Amino acid sequence: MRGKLITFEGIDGSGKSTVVEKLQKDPEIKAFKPVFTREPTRGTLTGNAVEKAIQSDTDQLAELFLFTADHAEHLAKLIKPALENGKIVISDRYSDSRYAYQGITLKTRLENPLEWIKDLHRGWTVIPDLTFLLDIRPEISIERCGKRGEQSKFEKLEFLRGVREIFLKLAADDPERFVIIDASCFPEHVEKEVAKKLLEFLNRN
Ligand SMILES: Nc1ncnc2c1ncn2[C@@H]1O[C@H](COP(=O)(O)OP(=O)(O)OP(=O)(O)O)[C@@H](O)[C@H]1O
Ligand SMILES: Cc1cn([C@H]2C[C@H](O)[C@@H](COP(=O)(O)O)O2)c(=O)[nH]c1=O
Repeated sequence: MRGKLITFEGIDGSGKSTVVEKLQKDPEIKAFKPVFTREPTRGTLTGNAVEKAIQSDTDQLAELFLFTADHAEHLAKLIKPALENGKIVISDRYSDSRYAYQGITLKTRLENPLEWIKDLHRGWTVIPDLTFLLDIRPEISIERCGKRGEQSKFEKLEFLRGVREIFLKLAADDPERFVIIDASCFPEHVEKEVAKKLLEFLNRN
């Protein structure tokens, strides 16, 4: 039987990595032996290229293709083989990040970037079975990022407002797949909520 693909999405600083780290230690989740992964991938040729691109003034269209190449590599080398082996795969960011972030970076370059980027993925990507959207106001997430001490070029208020809007639209268009989590709560609350919903999903599938 094919495995299940679960993804975490949200704007910078929404708390995805914090939650995913906690899930990795949760005994009830560990019992399902999930494979944890992320996009951009780490330590790969394509992931390294993306890392360099987002730390520099790379052309936005070139950046989209780099992220998409990394996704293709991620699918071929990890996601598809794991799913074919019946595994549960949990990815910190996935294609919805491309739809939301590049949907904004390319808004002055393409007429309808969201649909264009979705079309680019059609026919070869794997659609997640469940997606947690950690939803938060960018005012709060940017403050969190500041405390973390890193600053990515995407951590700008207006930009993240647009990204959040697209994430919420994607969730509204596909309510069966998306679970929206209020990520502005205390970490313990967010983790409890996610673990509860995730276990419900894993136990019924
Ligand atoms: N619920 C929370 N309340 C307050 N602070 C939080 C919460 N969750 C995470 N943080 C803190 O906010 C910062 C960003 O969290 P984290 O790195 O998990 O976000 P992220 O969504 O993975 O970010 P990015 O996508 O930019 O890598 C970290 O310093 C983390 O400790
Ligand atoms: C997958 C993906 C990511 N991004 C952006 C989102 C972040 O600002 C950075 C790196 O992600 P991280 O979780 O903070 O390490 O890249 C993007 O613009 N498009 C994508 O497809």
